[in-house]
This record gives sequence, C-alpha cells and structure tokens, in this order.
Amino acid sequence: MLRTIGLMSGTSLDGVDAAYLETDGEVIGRLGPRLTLPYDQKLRRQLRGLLDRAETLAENDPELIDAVRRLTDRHAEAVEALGLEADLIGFHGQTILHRPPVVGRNYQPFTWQVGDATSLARRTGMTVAYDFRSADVAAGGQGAPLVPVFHRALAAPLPKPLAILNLGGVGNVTWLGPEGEMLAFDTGPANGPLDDWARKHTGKDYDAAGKLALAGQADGAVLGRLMAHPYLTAPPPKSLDRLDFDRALKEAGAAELSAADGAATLCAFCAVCVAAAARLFPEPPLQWLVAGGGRRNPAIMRALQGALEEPVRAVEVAGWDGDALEAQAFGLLAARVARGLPITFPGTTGAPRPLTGGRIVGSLL
Ligand SMILES: Nc1ncnc2c1ncn2[C@@H]1O[C@H](COP(=O)(O)OP(=O)(O)OP(=O)(O)O)[C@@H](O)[C@H]1O
Ligand SMILES: CC(=O)N[C@H]1[C@@H]2OC[C@@H](O2)[C@@H](O)[C@@H]1O[C@H](C)C(=O)O
Repeated sequence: MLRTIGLMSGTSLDGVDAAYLETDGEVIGRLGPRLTLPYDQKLRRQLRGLLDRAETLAENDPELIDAVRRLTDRHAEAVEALGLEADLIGFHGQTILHRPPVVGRNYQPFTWQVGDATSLARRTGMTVAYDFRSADVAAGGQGAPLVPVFHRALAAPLPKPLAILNLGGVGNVTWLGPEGEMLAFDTGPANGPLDDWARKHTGKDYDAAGKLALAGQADGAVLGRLMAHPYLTAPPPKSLDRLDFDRALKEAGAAELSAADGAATLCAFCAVCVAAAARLFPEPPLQWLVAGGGRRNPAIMRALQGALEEPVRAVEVAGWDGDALEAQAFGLLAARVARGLPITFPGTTGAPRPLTGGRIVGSLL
C-alpha cells in the first residue's frame, strides 16, 4: 500500500480539500484525516477572473502566474496542516478551462488545470502526481469525470446497481453495475450558478442551508426552457466547463426572476439534470448516494428526491465523508499513476480503451 495525500481544488473555487489515504490504487486501505483550507477573497476573485478569460489567457499572464503561486502555496499549507508523511501526493490543480470533444463542435479539445507541481514537490519533499486529464483528452476522451474508479473501489461492498452523485459547482454521477461496470458523466450545473446567484442577490458566497431557495418557487416557464437544453439528453460520454450553462440560463430568462424564485429554479434545474441523467443509465440504481457541498442544501436534496424514484441520501449513510471523496479520489488516482494503472475508461470519459495518464515529479517510487 502507498501512503497518499489527495488534493482537490473544485469548480466552486472555495478552497482546497486534502485527504490522507492508503491504497495500492485498486483496494482502499486506511482512510486518514481530511481538511479543507479555504481561499481568501483575493485568490477566489483571481481564480474567477482567470476562469472568465481562460479562452484568451496567455501562459505568461502576470495575474495567472501570481494566482498559481498563491494556489500552490495554499496546497502546500494543506499538506503541512495534515501533518502526515506520505509517499505520494495527488495534485489535481484548479481547472480554469475545460473544452472536451463535442460532436459537431469544431475546436481543438483542451483541458487546463493550473498549479505548480514542481514547486509543490520541492516544498513538501514528496513525490507529486499531477496533470490527470490531458492524456485522456489527447486520446479523444472527455478528460472527466475521473472519480469513478475511486467510487468503484469505495463502493465494492455495497449492493448494485448504485448511483453516486457529486454535487459541486458542476454535478457528476457514477453508475456502478453488478459486474463492476462503470458509467459516469457530468449531469449539468449544480452549485455553480446558484453560488453566482447568491453572490449577486445576497452578497454571500452561497445560499447557506438553501434558505433563499426554500423561500421561493421554481418558475415553470424558465425551467421548461432550460429542460430543452440538448446536453440533458445527449448520450454519454459528456462533461462540462463550470460556465457552460451561463448563456442558456440567461436566454431562459432566469435573470428576471426574484432572488428567491431564481434560487429555487436553479435548485430544481440541478435536480432535473440528475433525473435526465438517470434516463441514460442501463438500469435504475437501488439508491442514490450524494456527496459534495450540494448535499448540505435541503432545497436541492428535496428537489432531487422529488425528481427521482429511488431513495436519495447523503453518502454519510454508507459511512463515507461527503466532503472528502474528491480529495481521496486523487490519492487513489496518484497511486494508479505511479503504478501505471489506467485512470480513464470507455464508460467514464469515453476513452477509446482503458488509458493511463498523469505525470510524476519528485523522487520516483
Ligand atoms: N451549508 C451549505 N448549505 C448550502 N450549500 C452549501 C453548504 N455548504 C456547501 N454548499 C455548497 O457546496 C459548494 C461547494 O461544494 P464542493 O466543495 O463539493 O464543490 P467543489 O468541490 O468546489 O466542486 P466540484 O465538485 O464541481 O469540483 C458551495 O459552493 C455551496 O454552493
Ligand atoms: C474538468 C473538471 O475539472 N471537471 C470537474 C468538475 O467538477 C465536477 C465535475 O466537473 C467533474 O467532472 C470534475 O471533477 C471531478 C473531480 C472528476 O473529474 O471526477
């Protein structure tokens, strides 16, 4: 078993999650402590600015260089705060642009995670695995989601079929079949647009406990227009950029709604996207286990249970830590990179065959 520390900076741009995990890349041994180090407002604003202009951003942009330095420092602080020795760090970095292959779209597929792996390795004295997505995109895959192989290992003892749903800035789901089959893809927007909405209408970073959304009513007309978005019925593989639905939300008239109704509509849309995802599964799951910050929003959880037939529960019912799964996943993925095991699959990213990926810096194992 390798002692790993997984580090994930998600699309919500709120901070870095760090988790300790012992694994050989296939089986999960000991799960250790986890923590989140939040970003200060300056770094959040910087990252958001980079996301907004990522299409035209130069690699030597001074704002980018400064943000990468701060981001990497915060990751090193997270490793130091865990206070544990590890053989290997799994460093996802921050996605600032994700342009996966899409049928009918004529661009060069590209995915961009920022973060300085070399300086993280130097500062922590540990070997660092990073750049988990680009080999998959280069081979024609979506480059996301990457967590399914970890979900499969974690859920090994649970009855199947099973759906594991992560509600971060974007939603992603892993369907696990009885024979170890994996089908995974991004469902649609989750907390991302809701956070933007809360920031605009309340000045807060997010709608805590869904208070704003619970005071409103989902708008049927806006929801109806959003439901017609072709992404919902497109067959997997598929994945999203954090900002992919911004134009659709504007065109559907979401901006004209009251603060509370807008929030309720966004929660309902998150649930509608998940229900649409369920129609793409080979067979219905026995239950839904929900991870990520969205499981703390009762407006989202209520809308989900209303939209789905099967029981919907936070992953804590399985004894998992719903704030840790993504970071833990990058510990396992790092071990797979180090051992030369595949990290992406036809059923997860649409890779042409199980593919290795990722790069390593530091003293090799
Ligand atoms: N108490 C809460 N009430 C309501 N919403 C919450 C609460 N706590 C967290 N959230 C939501 O969860 C979001 C953070 O979720 P999470 O940390 O899973 O996202 P992420 O890892 O950055 O994203 P991704 O999985 O897309 O990479 C916050 O931005 C907020 O919208
Ligand atoms: C390109 C990118 O960073 N995608 C993230 C994002 O956040 C959630 C969803 O969209 C998921 O596809 C992915 O993250 C997780 C960790 C994944 O790859 O499995």
